[in-house]
Amino acid sequence: MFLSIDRLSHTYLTKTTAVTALADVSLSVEKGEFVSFLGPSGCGKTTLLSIIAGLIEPTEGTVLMEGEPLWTGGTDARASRRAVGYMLQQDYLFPWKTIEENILLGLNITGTLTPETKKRALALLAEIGLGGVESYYPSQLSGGMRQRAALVRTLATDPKLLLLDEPFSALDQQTKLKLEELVWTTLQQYEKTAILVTHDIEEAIAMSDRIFLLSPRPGRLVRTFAIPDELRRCPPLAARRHPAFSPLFQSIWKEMEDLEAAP
Ligand SMILES: Nc1ncnc2c1ncn2[C@@H]1O[C@H](COP(=O)(O)OP(=O)(O)OP(=O)(O)O)[C@@H](O)[C@H]1O
Repeated sequence: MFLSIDRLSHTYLTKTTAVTALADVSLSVEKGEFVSFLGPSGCGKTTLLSIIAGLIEPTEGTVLMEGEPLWTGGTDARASRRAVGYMLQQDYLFPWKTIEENILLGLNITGTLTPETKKRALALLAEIGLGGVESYYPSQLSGGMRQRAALVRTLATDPKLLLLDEPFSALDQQTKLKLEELVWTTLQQYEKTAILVTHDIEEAIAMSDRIFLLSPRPGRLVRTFAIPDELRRCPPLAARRHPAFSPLFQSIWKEMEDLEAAP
């Protein structure tokens, strides 16, 4: 098992309040799988991702990555931070750096910039249709192009796990669909394990092998949906047109409505 999460809970403590963001979440992700955390705003999706990324130490529970505990009694989780690549809603490209400098940033920071890794990153940039923009600055690119550059920066360090925190939500519909297709195809090609955080049911179905549905705060795992093989094998655009898509959408929609209506 690539990632095992067991009885994870997290409470944020401030001077005056205690906010329980996650309660008793257990799940696992296999190597090469693409899973989504789906749930309404505030259900703890980002908290869960931040724990997996080694950025927040959970109040309770364990997370094992390839059998190694991420958090053990106060030790930090540097190993996980090295193994994980993040792609967020905002591209966080540095505006004063060129696209080439931006995509090589992770390699520079981790001390893994070599002629080979640089060549690989530039080849990936060309592969996703951005060959020729190496010397441009982010402000000279469209939002979709910037997110594609962010994807290359994320993949350049060859992370074991990709954490995608609503990376498509700030884009217009057409750009979003194209980028979903590109991310899905690229991750398949490189056989990457990925976790997507989203509140978009269609996106979760189109991209994932499995969907973990979380309840409103505190986030609990209420249901796991395994995407049927015939949908799972389709790239996102084809999956959206598949006859099995709509019935699955309806049943997840219903489940989310029931959750939100629950007292
Ligand atoms: N640093 C913090 N201190 C206190 N409470 C926090 C902190 N970060 C998050 N929370 C609270 O924990 C809960 C879960 O937040 P989280 O950002 O993980 O949810 P989410 O599902 O990702 O939400 P969204 O979809 O809106 O981004 C929310 O009620 C939020 O207000």
